Amino acid sequence: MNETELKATLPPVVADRLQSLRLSDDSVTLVLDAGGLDRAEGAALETAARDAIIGAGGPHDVRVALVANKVKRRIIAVASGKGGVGKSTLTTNLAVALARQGHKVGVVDADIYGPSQPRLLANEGARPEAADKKLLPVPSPYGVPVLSMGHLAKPGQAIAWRGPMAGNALGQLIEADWGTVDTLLIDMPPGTGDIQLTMMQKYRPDGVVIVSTPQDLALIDAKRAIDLFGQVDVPVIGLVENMAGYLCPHCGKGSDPFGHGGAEQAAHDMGLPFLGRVPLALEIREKSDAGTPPAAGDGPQAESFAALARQLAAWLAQRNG
Ligand SMILES: Nc1ncnc2c1ncn2[C@@H]1O[C@H](COP(=O)(O)OP(=O)(O)OP(=O)(O)O)[C@@H](O)[C@H]1O
Repeated sequence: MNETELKATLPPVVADRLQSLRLSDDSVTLVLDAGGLDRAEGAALETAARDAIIGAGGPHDVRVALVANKVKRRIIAVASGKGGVGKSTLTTNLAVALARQGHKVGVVDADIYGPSQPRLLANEGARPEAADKKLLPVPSPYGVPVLSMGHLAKPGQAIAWRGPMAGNALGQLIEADWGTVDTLLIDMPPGTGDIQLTMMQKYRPDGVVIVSTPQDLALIDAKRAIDLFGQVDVPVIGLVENMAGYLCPHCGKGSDPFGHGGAEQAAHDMGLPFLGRVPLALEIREKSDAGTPPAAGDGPQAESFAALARQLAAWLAQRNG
């Protein structure tokens, strides 16, 4: 059998991705395009090629090389000037909303001293495996793979790493085998200290989303975070106002416990885009903390995250264009 005859025996799944086939006396070498395939799909393609060659009576020594153009991956940081404003909740729901809109999204939980993504994305207790010295992100039920310090430490164990160790561990999460993921959201630790600055310099994100509540104090902190990203030339994609008005689930009356419109005004004053607001809602807290992010469901909550995801996607499209 010659090369042309052997090629003709390949099934379409293999033939469609064939870049070259070389036959020698006792072996055959195939180069296959594995672009867009994850690790398991790549392995399945390799098996299909090997089975087809051997099944057709070709040499048993089948060498398969999978080649893929490097995925152009965008890194987006989600940050806040102070803790507790809903940065982790927003990261999770934004990731889920983007995934629902067809993007290949992953989440890195950089909040090394208080990781919450494993709980929010319902894969607490899972351990990442490693291949070729790289960590493999942990899948979640929402199509968003995630890596967190919470996956590396024993459940409930406090992580008391010192700066450099924490930095190295974080590097392993960001430089993991993210496969086909094209957008990586980083849930940043709260605040504007040295850790954040060093991290920004080392793993320079393409852009940052700043989360704030409408309160004055939170906004002052948000401005500090914006300054920090300005120092390292990371563009601010825009501001999100979280916990922006409370709709009482009992009487249906709206109120503004943290004020209203503060973040939009602050964004306007600083000449930054305002991406939108997410209301303060018991459902958001309960569902997020239970590992069932509201962005995965339907209704107004899901829609507010979907709207933010569309804005982020538009920014990414413009960047990629
Ligand atoms: N829009 C919202 N409505 C109701 N509860 C919310 C909302 N956003 C966040 N929360 C709740 O507020 C708490 C703090 O949120 P979260 O952990 O996301 O904040 P954070 O800024 O990441 O905090 P940390 O600084 O600890 O990392 C959580 O219990 C979360 O469920």
